[in-house]
Amino acid sequence: RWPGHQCQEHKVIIVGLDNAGKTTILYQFLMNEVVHTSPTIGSNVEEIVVKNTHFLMWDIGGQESLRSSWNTYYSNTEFIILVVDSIDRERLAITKEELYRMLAHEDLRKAAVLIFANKQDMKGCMTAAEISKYLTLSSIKDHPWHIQSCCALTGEGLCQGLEWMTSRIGVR
Ligand SMILES: Nc1nc2c(ncn2[C@@H]2O[C@H](COP(=O)(O)OP(=O)(O)OP(=O)(O)O)[C@@H](O)[C@H]2O)c(=O)[nH]1
Ligand SMILES: [Mg+2]
Repeated sequence: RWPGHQCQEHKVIIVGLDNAGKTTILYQFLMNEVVHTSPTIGSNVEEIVVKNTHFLMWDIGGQESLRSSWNTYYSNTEFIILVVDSIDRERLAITKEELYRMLAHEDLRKAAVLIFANKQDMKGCMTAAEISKYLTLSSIKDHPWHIQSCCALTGEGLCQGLEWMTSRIGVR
């Protein structure tokens, strides 16, 4: 209908460890409300439209046994949303491993990465700057990336993340 990329659907995968808040974020995007979630087995997929930009977002279960099948979702992915539970210091090392495994994957070589430092409402949580430093984001030169702090329960920070994504479209 429209020339150019306006009506194109941009594929997004939402990844991160179990309990990070991925499904909560997906449904905040879709409905602007907090839905009751249970651990995702497999995936949820929804179309999210932001100012004429259509994203097809795949929210993938993050439990350990499910992580080995994340790669079945990678083909044609334009954006990776990596959700981090900012209170979960113990498992940030595992998130880091998963991040660099993804960035090395052939099917994701053109993907841009948005990192959500989620659960900023929790007392004593890590800041986006701390997470950025721990994940050594500044060393990532072969993928565009952006980190955004957020709280999926209130929706704070989520729009800014989406805005960064829409700003990337057409850059490549
Ligand atoms: N305090 C707080 N809790 C949150 C936030 N975001 C999500 N949660 C809670 O964290 C729990 C896990 O959220 P989910 O969205 O189901 O997590 P998930 O990443 O989809 O987990 P898997 O499907 O198992 O991979 C739920 O109890 C959410 O209500 C947040 O920003 N702050
Ligand atoms: Mg989930």
